[in-house]
Amino acid sequence: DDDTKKCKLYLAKSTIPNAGLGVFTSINLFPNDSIGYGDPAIPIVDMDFHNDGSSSAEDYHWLLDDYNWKASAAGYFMEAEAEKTSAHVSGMGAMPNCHMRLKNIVESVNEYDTAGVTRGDPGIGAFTGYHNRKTFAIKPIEAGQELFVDYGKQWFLTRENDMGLVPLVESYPIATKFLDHFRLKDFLERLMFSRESEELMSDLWELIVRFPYKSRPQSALPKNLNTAKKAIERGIYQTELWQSTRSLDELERDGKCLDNIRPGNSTISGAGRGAFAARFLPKGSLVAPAPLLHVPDRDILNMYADKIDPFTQEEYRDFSKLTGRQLLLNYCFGHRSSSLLLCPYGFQTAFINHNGISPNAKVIWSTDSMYHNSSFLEQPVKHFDNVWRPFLGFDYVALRDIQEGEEITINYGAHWEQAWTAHLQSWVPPIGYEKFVPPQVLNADRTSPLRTFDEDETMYTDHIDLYCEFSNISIKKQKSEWDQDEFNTNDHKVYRILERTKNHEEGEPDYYLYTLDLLVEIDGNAEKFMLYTLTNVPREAISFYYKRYHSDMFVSGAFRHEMMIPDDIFPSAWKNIYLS
Ligand SMILES: C[S@@+](CC[C@H](N)C(=O)[O-])C[C@H]1O[C@@H](n2cnc3c(N)ncnc32)[C@H](O)[C@@H]1O
Repeated sequence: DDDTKKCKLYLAKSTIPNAGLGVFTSINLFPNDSIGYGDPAIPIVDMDFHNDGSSSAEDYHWLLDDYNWKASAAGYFMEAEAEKTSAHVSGMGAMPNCHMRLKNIVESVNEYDTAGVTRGDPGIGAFTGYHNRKTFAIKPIEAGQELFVDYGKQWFLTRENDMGLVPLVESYPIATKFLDHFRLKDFLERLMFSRESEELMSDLWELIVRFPYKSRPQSALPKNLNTAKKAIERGIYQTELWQSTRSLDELERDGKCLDNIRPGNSTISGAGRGAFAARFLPKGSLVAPAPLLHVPDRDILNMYADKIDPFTQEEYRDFSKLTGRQLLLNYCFGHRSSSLLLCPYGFQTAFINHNGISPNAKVIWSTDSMYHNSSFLEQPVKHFDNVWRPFLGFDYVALRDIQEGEEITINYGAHWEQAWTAHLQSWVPPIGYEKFVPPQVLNADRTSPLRTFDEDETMYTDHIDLYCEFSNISIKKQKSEWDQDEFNTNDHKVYRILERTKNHEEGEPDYYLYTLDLLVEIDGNAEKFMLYTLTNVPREAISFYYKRYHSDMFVSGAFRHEMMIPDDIFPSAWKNIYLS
């Protein structure tokens, strides 16, 4: 019982200077312990293409770039969604800071399913099917410690201008050597007894760490004499570990509980997943905090048709043909009078659904300046163009007592509800939806025979591509039918399944081997292919993927609408447009 009462995960001020908020555990964790609940991931597709830009930082304001993951890190074939896909993983995928040396957690990859909503349902494509990206401890973590992930070295190398010289893993041995080399320990011991010398030493230390020759090892050095002493006694690592911890009192007092809500299939028909109270939440109490990422110009989420330039053969966007909007829109808040969108990345808050009649929660601006800088409510939208960090925060608060297990809902606003009602009336299921089998289902079935091209010319549906994945199994020895030099054992697209043969081994169930025509790139050129025939391919080497722009979220007419910032908290300074 105590277990459900006690908050195990907090959002609080990071222990990394100037890094904003951080995530802390209030219980001891052991390697492989799962932390909190699985995160959803929202695919973001071809942002540069749809914005006619080459880089978000220069051509359009896209703060989410700093918070998104590579599609492959989110998993379940997300790379196949579009040409260039990234994953917005709210919650543990966006909140913990990175510390290359103290990293103590890792996230798994997403699963995909649409919570019982099918292609014939009006809710399809309106929410993400990617969910349950779990977080695990990779080492013992003591209660009170900040949780750190590894964003990868590249993240820091490409952000040197903004972030300065953040120490990398290899910076620490150099910094440690530096401490040893100067025999600072002996030095300090000798100076210990004289107060004056201590001051001198302190000044000297500051001179060393602030010396204007900046390097990454230098920034790995302890920042003041006191911590330098600790580092000499116990090593830099132990010292940093000690510095990255907050007391449980501090967390309870200044932190905000992150694990009050957990995901589950919504009780609302067609809504997908929802958020449920993980413990009793009294009226007026915090349900969950949600830091907000700002998108100053909502139009950057528009998606356009592509056209091919007949002369250069290059693809470009056709401005005149709006084909839809990024799915992210459904996870952001906006207002009819403003181009500004605010996208929460709270833990599990993305799952909170709409109830227009009797919601049990609502959003308010966070009252704590650590989580919300209220001066931004007085700034015009164009001010946000130069703001490259989140400064605003919502609190989801309980409007009445909420029992453990109850679904959390807020009122998304009248505009949202009108749009949803209109969507239900106009919704037409896509052609062939009854026969549609998602690739996840096809991939899960390893025993049923796959149809050959002669049996089914459409290769399952027009939505799906097959790939032969050499990484899945060692079938390299079977590639003797072609020129060894030209063929590579990367994954290849299957042009067609030519033949299927049934095999049987004593005491084993029947299994099938396939003859495939593969499309093999020539000289790594994505435009030029050759056809190769590969025989005796086992089922394990064949995977199904959505064709680009054909997954659930691209279903024609899929619902798109932002949630509404309630009128009573919408700042008039943000009025810059009027959407009818
Ligand atoms: C912020 S998300 C909420 C989480 C979402 N249900 C999921 O599974 O990820 C907003 C989307 O959830 C769905 N949704 C929320 N409330 C709903 C409701 N009352 N009825 C139908 N769909 C709802 C809509 O697809 C909406 O665009």
